[in-house]
Amino acid sequence: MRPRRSVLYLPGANERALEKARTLPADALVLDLEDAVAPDAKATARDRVCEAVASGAYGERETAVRINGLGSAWHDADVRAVAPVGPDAVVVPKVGSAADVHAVDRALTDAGAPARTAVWAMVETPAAVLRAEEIATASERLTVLVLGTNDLAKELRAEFVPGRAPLLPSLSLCLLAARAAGKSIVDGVYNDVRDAEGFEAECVQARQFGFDGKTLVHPNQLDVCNRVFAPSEADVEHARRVIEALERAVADGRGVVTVDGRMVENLHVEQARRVLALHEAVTARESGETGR
Ligand SMILES: CC(C)(COP(=O)(O)OP(=O)(O)OC[C@H]1O[C@@H](n2cnc3c(N)ncnc32)[C@H](O)[C@@H]1OP(=O)(O)O)[C@@H](O)C(=O)NCCC(=O)NCCSC(=O)C[C@H](O)C(=O)O
Ligand SMILES: [Mg+2]
Repeated sequence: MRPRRSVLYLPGANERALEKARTLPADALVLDLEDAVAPDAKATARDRVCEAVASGAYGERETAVRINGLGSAWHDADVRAVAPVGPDAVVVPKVGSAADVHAVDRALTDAGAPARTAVWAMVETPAAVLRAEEIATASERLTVLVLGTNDLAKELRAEFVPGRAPLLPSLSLCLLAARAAGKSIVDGVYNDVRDAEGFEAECVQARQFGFDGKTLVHPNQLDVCNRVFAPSEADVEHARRVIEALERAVADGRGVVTVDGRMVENLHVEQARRVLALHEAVTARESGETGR
């Protein structure tokens, strides 16, 4: 299991951010060539990002590059430059349909991307939300849906409010699509980098919905995000008790039991095993075993 609790964007033209990310406790990095890079800096950013990925400087952090969108002036050159470098993933902004995913998949293959380079599709337009299922199932290469809640709110003409009521139908549709297709899904960014309380509340909401993690814009969002999306000690202890209780029940010829007064069946054991697997993956990563 690969934890994707924290997925930090950094502007591809920002040398300091590219350097700093080598030591930050992010599960994944997205080196951005799209909206965080001014048109005049696109070529420089592309060179810097390709060099940074090729250097292997980010260790076990999953390293992705967000290219410019299909139809933009920079898309083809981004694909040609990024594909042979073989990042863990290429993030495609403003995907509109399965045909867009197919086009990027083909272009990456033609440009020499290794099979292990995944496609992460950004869902950030109303059309994409309505086609989330076809996008999520479009290709084997596609492994993650990434919410782009800034663009989505802009297109919906929605306001950002605590609790995100205007966005909840879209978040739900994307989650349904990702889970039905067996793919990962990470939530959008929280723009107010000084609002720690609001940020934590949004992380908790995303975890409760079922997101694997959240995209981030600032290093000061990492610790909270990693904590919220990791199983707590209580979660781990409860998971162990659930597994043990059902094993004992099955040995006694029963398929159902209670733990702390709540019914536990085999499906709860599956959930508990997932909690333990995520806990082990997070522990391995945080213990430095994975190169941090
Ligand atoms: C948001 C920022 C512009 C804030 O920048 P700044 O005020 O300069 O930050 P600080 O001075 O507090 O920075 C402190 C140190 O941390 C480093 N830093 C800052 N941000 C990052 C980062 N993202 N990755 C790595 N390192 C970072 C600074 O260099 C400072 O280091 P030091 O010199 O050691 O003190 C800025 O945080 C930023 O640019 N964030 C990323 C913005 C971005 O990538 N945006 C595009 C993706 S979001 C998006 O598009 C979402 C989606 O498409 C949608 O539609 O929703
Ligand atoms: Mg966007």
